[in-house]
Amino acid sequence: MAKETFEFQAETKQLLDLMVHSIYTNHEIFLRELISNASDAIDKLHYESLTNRDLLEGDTGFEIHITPDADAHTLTISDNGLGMNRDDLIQNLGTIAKSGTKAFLEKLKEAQEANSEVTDKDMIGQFGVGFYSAFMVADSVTVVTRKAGESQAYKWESTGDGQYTLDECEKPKHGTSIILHLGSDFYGNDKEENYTDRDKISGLVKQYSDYIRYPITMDYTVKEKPKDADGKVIEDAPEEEHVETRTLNSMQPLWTRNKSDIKPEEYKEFFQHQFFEWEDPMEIFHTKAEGAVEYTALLFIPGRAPFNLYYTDYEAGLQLYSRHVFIMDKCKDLLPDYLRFVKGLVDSPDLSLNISRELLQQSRELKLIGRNLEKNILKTLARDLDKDREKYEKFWAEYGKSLKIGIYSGMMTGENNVDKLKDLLLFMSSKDGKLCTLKEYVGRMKEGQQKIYFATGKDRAAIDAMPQMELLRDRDLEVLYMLDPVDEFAVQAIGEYEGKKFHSVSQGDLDLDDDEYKEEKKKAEDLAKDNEGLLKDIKDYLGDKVADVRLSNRLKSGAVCLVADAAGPSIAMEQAFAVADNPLLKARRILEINPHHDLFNRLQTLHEGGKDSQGFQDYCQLLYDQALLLEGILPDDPAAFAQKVAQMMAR
Ligand SMILES: Nc1ncnc2c1ncn2[C@@H]1O[C@H](COP(=O)(O)OP(=O)(O)OP(=O)(O)O)[C@@H](O)[C@H]1O
Repeated sequence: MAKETFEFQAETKQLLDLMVHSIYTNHEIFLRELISNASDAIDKLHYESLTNRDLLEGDTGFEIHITPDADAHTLTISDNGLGMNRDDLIQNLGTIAKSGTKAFLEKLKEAQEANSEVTDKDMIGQFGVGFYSAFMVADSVTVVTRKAGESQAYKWESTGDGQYTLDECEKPKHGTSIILHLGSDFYGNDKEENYTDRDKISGLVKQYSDYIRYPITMDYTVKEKPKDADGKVIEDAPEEEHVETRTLNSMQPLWTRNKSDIKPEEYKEFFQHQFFEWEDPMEIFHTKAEGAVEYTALLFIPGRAPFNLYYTDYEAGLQLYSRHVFIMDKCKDLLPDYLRFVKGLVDSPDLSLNISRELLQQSRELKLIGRNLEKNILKTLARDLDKDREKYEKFWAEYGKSLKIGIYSGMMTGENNVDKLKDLLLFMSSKDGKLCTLKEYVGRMKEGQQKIYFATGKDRAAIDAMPQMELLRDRDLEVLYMLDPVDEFAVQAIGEYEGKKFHSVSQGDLDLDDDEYKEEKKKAEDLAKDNEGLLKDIKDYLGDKVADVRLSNRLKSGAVCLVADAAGPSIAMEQAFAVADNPLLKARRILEINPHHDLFNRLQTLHEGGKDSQGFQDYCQLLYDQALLLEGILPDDPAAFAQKVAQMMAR
């Protein structure tokens, strides 16, 4: 095969361009990225060799070897991992398959424009741009690799300018060598960033890659006086040179160490690197368990929710290890979906390495571990809510939605998440604009109050302006604000809390307990009887847009509002379904008119002029459109609405 030239995929080019004309200042992390890739490749071979020992080709000691060459100005990182064949090279080092990379590029641009605090070190690697970071320090990169179990080796070369070449070559050992031809700023003793300097390299390995599970080695030329047969130094002999291979990392995985010996910075560094995060975790769980099943878990709640947490491309799951041997990256079956934001790993000697990953995920041990971890996490969250409200509210702002989704999606999957999660929910209250739990709400309910009132809207101001709120405000009744479309679904799934049912201020009868309300209700019923003809004609004009037209006893100063029948979804839920392209669930809309508003008298007068008169019909339409607007919904025909309002204003 002759040498072939390939073009990088457009996105890769963009990324390479960023690396070459580096906006990154923290170049040194390239080493961490390449070591990490080497370790991943060894992990893969290690795992596969458990069922196919031939792949090891007689080689048993895994190793990552670093060779700085001050004369050739190169730095080589070699591993005896799985290696790559031709297809792998094209696939892995020519394209960026990950959808997150585009988002990375955008985020990076944003950060640059905003001149934000986010440093390059923080961002790089988060979206898997690891290998390309080599171009920050290298003018060109050569990759020589042979896949374990295959005979042909390949050489990949690029200067990072949009093209790369592939050629066949010889490589006796399986695995990969990445040779960096360092740029002139990155070699030479006079340079601050001299990556051919052994002290520099060993320092970086200690700093960033100490816990890598395989030895990271480097050769040192040592000048020593020879020793005699008894091991004693021969003092008068001239010094001799020999090469000594030293291991630079301690190789002890962080999670196997004692909690009390681990410094917060170590957890932080591990979390950021292992899980491509760039902020500190907000919670760390490091547990060792023995008993029915033995395991160590090191879990983190990231400081910030990933932008795609609720999108289908988000991959939840924990890393799995057995006796420190990596099994898989994203095991989804450990934690319930509502904890999808938790990152971390589980290492258990009780997990069998010799069964397929699919079967492993079904295993009894795994389920048991998962249940324990879930309990642990929920207990910690409950403790935070109780003891450190500020911290919990921060958690809530990032992940509250996930718990709320968990409550109602549990209904569909048959898990009962309600009891586990209902006491962890927070809603903003009309009382003080602060977040409160359901327990707090119920604890301060007014005497005789039977229901937990809530209102749905896009923000606090929109809800406060709802005509339906006025009556409750007058009665000093606390209302919970449902500001997120999922809130109402969660509340529906809970149904009732401590025997108190949830009740939307825009749905059904408010059922207040006081005499005044009952009297008002009675009055409205009498008035409705007197105006039966009027209400029927409005309903007839609006047709199937509304299920009913009624006189309101919930409105104070507002003229109209739209409510939903108590049986069936609310209007907000209907809207949420519509957004999700599921128009099946429709609210039964009821138009309520305030009989004490001047507008009502006007309506009566117009009605006397005939139900077919233009004036009456225009009023009916405008009333309905107004009610829609109050719910944040556009009138069906905004132009006609504007036209009618304009005509009336001109009169
Ligand atoms: N030393 C290596 N041995 C074998 N394959 C490698 C090696 N280095 C890189 N690769 C392959 O190239 C791919 C791309 O590497 P890159 O560092 O860009 O991303 P990644 O490692 O997949 O993502 P991340 O950096 O987010 O872990 C890897 O997924 C792997 O398949």
